Amino acid sequence: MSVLDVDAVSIHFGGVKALQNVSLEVGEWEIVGIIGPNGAGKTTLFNCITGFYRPTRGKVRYRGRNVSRLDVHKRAALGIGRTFQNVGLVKGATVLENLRTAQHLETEYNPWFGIAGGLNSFIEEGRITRRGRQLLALLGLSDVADTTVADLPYGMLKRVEIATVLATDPDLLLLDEPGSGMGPEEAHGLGETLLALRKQFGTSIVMIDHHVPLVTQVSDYVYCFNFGEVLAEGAPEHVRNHPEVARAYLGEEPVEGGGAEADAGTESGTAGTLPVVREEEYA
Ligand SMILES: Nc1ncnc2c1ncn2[C@@H]1O[C@H](COP(=O)(O)OP(=O)(O)OP(=O)(O)O)[C@@H](O)[C@H]1O
Repeated sequence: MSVLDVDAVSIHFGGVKALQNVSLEVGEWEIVGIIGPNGAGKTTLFNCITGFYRPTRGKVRYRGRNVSRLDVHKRAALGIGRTFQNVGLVKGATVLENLRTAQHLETEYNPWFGIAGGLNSFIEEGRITRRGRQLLALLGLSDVADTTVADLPYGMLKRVEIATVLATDPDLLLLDEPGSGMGPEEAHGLGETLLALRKQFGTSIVMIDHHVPLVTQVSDYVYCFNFGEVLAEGAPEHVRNHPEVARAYLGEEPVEGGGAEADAGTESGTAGTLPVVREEEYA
């Protein structure tokens, strides 16, 4: 049984067909990459999977269960974890405090004991802090555990966000542009980290990113979206070399706003523009 099964999902916003009959599957332990130009429907797909949007048509199944009508928090409780394109962290808190807060969603002690300072809460708080520190070490973030989030560079924030979502023990991890704001070397390091996380936790991952080399490095299977439809799918090499993908996304001709520079943290652009790091720019 697949972990995630998106079955012929469509969603329209007025006249905008953000997704049209999109089907996608994620298997156990699989890393699935999603690429596509700005406005192709990638984040909308994440919003349909996590429950922020209700599809106009089609179904979302998680481990065989139809979750299409479940609220966001219920899907999260089932094990669907997600990071956001614009980092979703408490900026005034430290990195470790963010991880501790995420774990409080699943603490087992009675909150009244926490207020009264009971033994259970003391033990649980210790466990939460230890686990937070372990996750930070895995993500290479130990040195910034006590740094306020607002003081960190953007690329590092994306790593902190991944650590925070991992703290909730997701079974399926949806990463929205984890490599944005990163240079080629940093993005490659992130790829190594994602592969290590999959190995350690057995988490299935769906990752949207414009760094085609990063997507190729980590993904078992890749989908390319264009104008709300799946333009191509298959092994990373197959999709990368697909002529339609080259035309729609990689750009056969220079496109205004394209190249690594445009990818460095920008979210500007319209459908068809090219915010992508090409292979030769990726050490
Ligand atoms: N809530 C909404 N209301 C109206 N239109 C929306 C809404 N959400 C998404 N859209 C539209 O749906 C289309 C797909 O947007 P989406 O954000 O999914 O694209 P994307 O592939 O994630 O782009 P990017 O790479 O820039 O993040 C766009 O035309 C967008 O304007």
